[in-house]
Amino acid sequence: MANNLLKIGFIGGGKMAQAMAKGFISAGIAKGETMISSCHPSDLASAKAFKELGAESIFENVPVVQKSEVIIVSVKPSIVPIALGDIKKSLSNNADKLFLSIAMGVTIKQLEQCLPQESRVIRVMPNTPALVKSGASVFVRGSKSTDDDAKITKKLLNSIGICEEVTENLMDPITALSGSGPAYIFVLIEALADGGVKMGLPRDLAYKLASQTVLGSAQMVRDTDTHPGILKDNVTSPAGSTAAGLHYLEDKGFRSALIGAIQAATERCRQVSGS
Ligand SMILES: NC(=O)C1=CN([C@@H]2O[C@H](COP(=O)(O)OP(=O)(O)OC[C@H]3O[C@@H](n4cnc5c(N)ncnc54)[C@H](O)[C@@H]3O)[C@@H](O)[C@H]2O)C=CC1
Ligand SMILES: O=C(O)[C@@H]1CCC=N1
Repeated sequence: MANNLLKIGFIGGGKMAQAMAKGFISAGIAKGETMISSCHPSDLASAKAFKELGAESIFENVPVVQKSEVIIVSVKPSIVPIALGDIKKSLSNNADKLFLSIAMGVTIKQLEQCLPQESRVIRVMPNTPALVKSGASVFVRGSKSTDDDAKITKKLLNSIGICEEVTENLMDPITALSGSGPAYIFVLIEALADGGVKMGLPRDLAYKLASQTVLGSAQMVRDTDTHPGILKDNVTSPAGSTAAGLHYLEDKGFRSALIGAIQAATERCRQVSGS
């Protein structure tokens, strides 16, 4: 083990865990050999993915906790009580461990109930662009977590993108916006490219232009401190092509569809958390 690096364990080695693990490696905050993951015995693909990173990959949860300082709970929400139940049964004292849960809709209270008393828990919502160190993450402190735990969490999450501390009542709309958001944007990129192809562009060029346009526009909103409406106006010439395109989008309810998506996804998170 590279002993100056935190030992990070993943309970659940699926898509989000792999994105974070790869992001940590590329940020230099972890190495393959400083990480370990568990997954379901049927999930050979996840096991292989972690092994390819140089990490240990096993089918039991308890050794992941025993061998790690920070444990990232990255199973589906319905599996959280089962996976943490394994730990509660076998390990009565976890006081030296920090648990970060990324599970959608699983509250701090539910997490703390699933783990031995005194467990230090932080609830996190990351997103898959963590893979390329452009993630957007938030976190909420649990009742036993310390200032140092918050510092460690910030360090980990800032290494793979941006990170904000928030209050738990914001977690569901955040999950809907930034947690699920990459999926909406991938659909947007796919659809922009499909439109380009329909109008005669080669497929490769259409994807290249669509993805760079989304990336550049996002960077302008983030870096110029200019309202997106003004940036939109700057693209839109009187009687020009953009005005024609925007009219079509408004007519089809583009804004309303996005607002509705955030509402629907928030409501789904609330259903899962039972609130
Ligand atoms: N995929 C995403 O973009 C995001 C996912 N999340 C959250 O991350 C969590 C995982 O999501 P994904 O990675 O997408 O799912 P996934 O299905 O890719 O991964 C789930 C992993 O859990 C493992 N697993 C199943 N049963 C297990 C058990 N009993 N013990 C240990 N491991 C077990 C599976 O083998 C798999 O490796 C979910 O709670 C989700 O809400 C949060 C933010 C974004
Ligand atoms: O779809 C889901 O349930 C998870 C939560 C955020 C992104 N994926």
